[in-house]
Amino acid sequence: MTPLEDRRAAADRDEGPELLPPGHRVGAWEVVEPIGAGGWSTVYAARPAVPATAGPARVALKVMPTAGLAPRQLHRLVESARREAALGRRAGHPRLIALLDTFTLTAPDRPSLDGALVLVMERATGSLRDLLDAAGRGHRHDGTPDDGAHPREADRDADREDHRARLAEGICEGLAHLHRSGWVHADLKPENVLLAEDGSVKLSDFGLATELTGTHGHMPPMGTLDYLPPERWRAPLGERGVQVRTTADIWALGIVLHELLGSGVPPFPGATPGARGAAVQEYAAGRAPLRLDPAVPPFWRELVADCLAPTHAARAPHTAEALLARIAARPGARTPAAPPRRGRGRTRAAVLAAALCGAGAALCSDTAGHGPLAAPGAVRVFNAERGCQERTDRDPQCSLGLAIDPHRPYTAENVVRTRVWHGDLLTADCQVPDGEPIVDEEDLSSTRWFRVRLPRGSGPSDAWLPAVRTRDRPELPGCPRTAPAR
Ligand SMILES: Nc1ncnc2c1ncn2[C@@H]1O[C@H](COP(=O)(O)OP(=O)(O)OP(=O)(O)O)[C@@H](O)[C@H]1O
Repeated sequence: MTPLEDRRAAADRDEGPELLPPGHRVGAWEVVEPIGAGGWSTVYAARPAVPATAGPARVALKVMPTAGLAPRQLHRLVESARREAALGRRAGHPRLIALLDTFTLTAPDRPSLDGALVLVMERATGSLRDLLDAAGRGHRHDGTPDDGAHPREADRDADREDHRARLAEGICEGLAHLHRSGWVHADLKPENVLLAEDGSVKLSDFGLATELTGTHGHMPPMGTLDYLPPERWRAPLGERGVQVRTTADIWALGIVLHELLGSGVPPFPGATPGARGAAVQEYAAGRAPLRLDPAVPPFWRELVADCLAPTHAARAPHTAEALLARIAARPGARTPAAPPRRGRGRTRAAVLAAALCGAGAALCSDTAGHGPLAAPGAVRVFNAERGCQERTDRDPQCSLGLAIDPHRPYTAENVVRTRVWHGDLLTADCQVPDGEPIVDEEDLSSTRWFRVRLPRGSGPSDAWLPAVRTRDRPELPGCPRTAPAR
């Protein structure tokens, strides 16, 4: 059973969070169907709830239910969403799945999903795991011709290798960018290597991604056993978790490339992840040689062997950058890595703006400053600080500020005098998708802001509420680009 089939079966037995039905509205998006499941999440294909001319027509929603979790599990989940959002904010790149928005699901009629964390991501068509599984079943699902277009078997194999080499190069490109940006992915595996519509690679799932301080960072003692480097099996668990360095990703890369460029088998034998882990230890202790799949072509065998050097120190010279240069200069490279047909030239900001512009739907063109305004939308103020949610005394410490200009830093100079509190109902008339990024106390982040009306006689007639300060997502047009607070 696939993880998604498991999830469906559990939901049918009422033993897990229910699945959202097609057509269900989640923020500005409408669910199309579930497409995957992880340990803590269900991933859905979704499209804009209101058809838009701008922005992505297809996204993926990663929905992470929080209901019924023990405090420690909840802490882990929030931590994982925090890591995904932090990386999404700081390290955008065409080889990484773009994170477009994060918010909390309000679904009072579905208690198992009410309060779930939602990540809105660009949507891929499948994963490297799907490709390897399909190849293992004897299908050619990797985009290479399989139907006589190449009469010679040798040509077909060369095409297959060339295609897979380009995937390998894409994975390495993504890793090199992450490492340059000071991050370790820490959970690289075929499930987390997604494939875009144009066939390009997109690394995903940054729930364990760790920002480095100097040469290493700390992460929860988690990960996928088959991809853990030998040193992780003995790593001491400190207060901040276990230590992780970029060479952990290089080890995982070695395992992934071995599966991708050989016949799909892992390099360390064993019937279970534990047994394979024991084989890793034997090898790292020098008691067993590295036995690579003979199906892995010579150039890749050498590269995989370098990635699988037994110690951090021996792996350190083989940085993602250095491996990428070797791959690009590989003998017999028939064509340079093809740039993705779409999207490469778009900045993250543009993708983000386009995506969120989609939420403004038909009136999105209004961001240019023209066109009618939609009917006003109600937004209820949300203060993520639990202590403030209970209070009704409008304690100044629990008040929230509204900005004068959503495109300027959200500091005291940029805040109107009127304050708002958790539960206040405001009227918004338009939104901007690309203002200052705001992170709330639960580390949810968004660059979206709503323009809200202020009471008469209190100074300016409107101000700006960061989208993280409400759980509502009214269908509003984009505000004119230079809309000042009036
Ligand atoms: N942006 C996306 N576009 C298309 N499919 C996706 C996307 N993100 C995830 N998926 C699919 O959903 C599946 C579940 O993803 P998720 O990140 O929730 O968990 P996982 O990485 O498989 O497992 P875990 O994180 O629990 O180890 C993935 O294996 C992938 O097939």
